[in-house]
Amino acid sequence: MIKIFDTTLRDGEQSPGCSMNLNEKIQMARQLERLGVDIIEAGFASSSPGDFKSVEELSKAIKNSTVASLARCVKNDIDVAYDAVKFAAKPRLHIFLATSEIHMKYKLQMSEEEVLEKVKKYVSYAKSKCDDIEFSAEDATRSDVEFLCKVFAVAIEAGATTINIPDTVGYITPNEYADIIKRVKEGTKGIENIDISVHCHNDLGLAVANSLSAIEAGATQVECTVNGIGERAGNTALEELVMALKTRRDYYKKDTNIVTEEIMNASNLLAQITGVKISPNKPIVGKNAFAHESGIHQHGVLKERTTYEIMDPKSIGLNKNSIVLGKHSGKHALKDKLNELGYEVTSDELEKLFIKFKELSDLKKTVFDEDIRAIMVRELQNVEDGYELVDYNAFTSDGKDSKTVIKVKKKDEIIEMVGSGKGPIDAAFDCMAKITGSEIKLKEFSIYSVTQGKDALGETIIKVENNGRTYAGKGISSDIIKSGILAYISAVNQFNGGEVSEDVI
Ligand SMILES: CC(=O)SCCNC(=O)CCNC(=O)[C@H](O)C(C)(C)COP(=O)(O)OP(=O)(O)OC[C@H]1O[C@@H](n2cnc3c(N)ncnc32)[C@H](O)[C@@H]1OP(=O)(O)O
Ligand SMILES: CC(C)C(=O)C(=O)O
Ligand SMILES: [Mg+2]
Repeated sequence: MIKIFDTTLRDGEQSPGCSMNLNEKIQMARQLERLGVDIIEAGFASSSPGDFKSVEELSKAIKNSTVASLARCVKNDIDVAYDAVKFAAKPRLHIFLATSEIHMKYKLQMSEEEVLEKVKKYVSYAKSKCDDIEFSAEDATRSDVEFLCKVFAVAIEAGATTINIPDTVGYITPNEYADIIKRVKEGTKGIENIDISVHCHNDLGLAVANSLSAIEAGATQVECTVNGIGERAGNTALEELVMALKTRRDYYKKDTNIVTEEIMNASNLLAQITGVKISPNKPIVGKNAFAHESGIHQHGVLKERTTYEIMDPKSIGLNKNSIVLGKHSGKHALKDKLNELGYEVTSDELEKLFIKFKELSDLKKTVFDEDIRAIMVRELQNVEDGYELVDYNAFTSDGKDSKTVIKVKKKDEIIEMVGSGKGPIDAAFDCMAKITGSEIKLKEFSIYSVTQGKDALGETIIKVENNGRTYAGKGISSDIIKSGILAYISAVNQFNGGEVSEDVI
């Protein structure tokens, strides 16, 4: 069994912009407990009164997971950390001191002897207060391994029950890390019943790979954070590590206590609390991690999910994968989407719709359900009988009402009208209302750019109400007045498909 030590609330909070207040930390800690993490590092209690309060309150709130506070080899840090975690059902003190030459020389200005002495003194002091002691050799992966073994032996002798070998600056590679762990296991006196922990940073994008390699070499605890947040490039992402172990159980043969179905909840909650968005291609929890856009993949997944999915989305708490329609999609996916939206189509109809779908997907990054409905309305529900834009002219100048002249075709009839309003789109809608003679209430109106650059295509989305029902209309054009008129027509054609208003006749 691999213990999962979550440091989202300590190292994770060291990410710029990821500070959390007390309530947010408690909410997150409760979710971490539901997720089944073995240890929650709640903070660095002596670093500020706010951190002390969070560690203290969290210790009172959490019942199943161990609650840890970080502390330097400083008496006051240890006293304050213990005062905060002493309320926990299972408290832990996490003491650290750097062991690399570079940190000892420039940062701590201590000799190896002084470091050994401090470790002995402060781990013993921590042990006099708390049974569960973790000792971390900061910057372990850039430390001399023989010295590292001596430091760990002293920490174990002084009462440490977990020793941590952090890759503080994300420098090590997987094989080298495995080698350090093996050498520490072989060369440290008293290490037999001690948990060996690893704590990786992602500066070279190797945090998860290094943690997995460490497990193969004998590590029994992995330190990680939800969504991989943490100092600089972040820490080992909990969801990636846990799902790698679960998905490749055949290879690693190790389990964790993580309730993987709670992963999405944890990830979403953290993103919501910190305001830090998850990139779409982030493994496991990114929006695209279980999305399929290309026709060949979609066809495979629709026939048998495992053709292109190595994990079941349900296993991380996602309802299902997503088939995203776009320019690379094929007919199988389009048919599946039509069925999902409640349309049964013949193969002839599908062929016809597919042509329209490809035309649209060349214009749009993503084809949404509403786009498919709009294609259906036009192509299959006899909206050839609806209004079709023939021409338009807009006259607008500052401070005066605008006028828009619209010419439409309905069946074989050409209708032309003038409308006026505050701006050319308002005037166009006035004109279309005259043409259709419908009692239409405009409820929503928005314009988006669907492509980039000076000649960007604008998409107008409107919602109109007619006889108590709401209809959505969309139009796309590089001219926003035209996209507005097309949106209006597409909405109107849904309830007025065919009938020319009597006023117009
Ligand atoms: C790798 C890691 O993630 S370690 C954890 C990093 N997290 C943090 O630093 C967040 C919280 N930190 C803080 O709020 C502050 O740094 C505090 C309150 C802890 C200390 O603040 P200050 O007293 O102003 O010290 P400052 O941060 O400027 O410098 C760090 C001091 O700790 C010393 N120090 C660093 N690590 C250790 C250690 N493990 N044990 C003992 N002393 C240490 C440094 O030598 C330096 O000492 P000096 O002030 O005598 O020169
Ligand atoms: C305090 C230690 C474990 C740490 O965060 C690191 O070395 O990266
Ligand atoms: Mg760290």
